[in-house]
Amino acid sequence: MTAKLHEFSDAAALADALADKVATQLATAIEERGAASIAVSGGSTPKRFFEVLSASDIDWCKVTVTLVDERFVPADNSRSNHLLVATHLLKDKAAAAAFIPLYYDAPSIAEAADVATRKTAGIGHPFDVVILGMGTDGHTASFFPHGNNLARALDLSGPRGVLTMEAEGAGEERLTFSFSSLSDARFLALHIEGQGKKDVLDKAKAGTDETEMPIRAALNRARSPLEIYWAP
Ligand SMILES: O=C1O[C@H](COP(=O)(O)O)[C@@H](O)[C@H](O)[C@H]1O
Repeated sequence: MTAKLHEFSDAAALADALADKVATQLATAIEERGAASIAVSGGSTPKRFFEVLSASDIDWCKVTVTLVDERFVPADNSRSNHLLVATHLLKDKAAAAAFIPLYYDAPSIAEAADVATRKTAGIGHPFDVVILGMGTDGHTASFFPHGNNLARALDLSGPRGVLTMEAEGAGEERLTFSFSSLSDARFLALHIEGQGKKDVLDKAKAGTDETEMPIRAALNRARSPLEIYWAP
């Protein structure tokens, strides 16, 4: 599948356009199937997009929100993606949405991943919307360069669900949806901002080694076309 680049003059214009597109996708899903699902990324980039989306006038009580990935930390930890989404997305009109976290207070991260897989299985598939981010190391979701579970996570013939990931650049241990869970979303987007990330994207496009830059899997072999939203 090919990737399409949508460029915007600034981050505010990008947030407005992406929120508008996502709201339309969710509204269409509700109209056609009675419910909608969205998996979003954490990090610093999505805050403005979340704020705009939270005010969208759609039937949020029919929307289920989850995360593409999470750190193995509870929701009151400042690095939790759940906390980010609770603070910037699950408010205003979007406060009516259901949220399914990936972190669970289990004896091990492997058991937490199993619980997350079970809890999220009811969302149905494919996701209506998946919004990926990208780190400057070329990771997306928690598909980190040289991650201990990367081959399994990126295997498109592998099962849907949540996996564990450890990598030098990841900080905490991670929970991540598998690539097979994310790559066939009805709307699959990559949201990145800044010239630095554009340079990383261009480097990723110029090579093929997914172990070095896992974002290449999303660029080159996602089941759905990847829509890249970028602003300087
Ligand atoms: O670790 C993470 O980082 C990426 C990118 O974050 P950003 O701060 O550079 O926007 C994010 O997509 C991912 O969900 C998150 O866990």
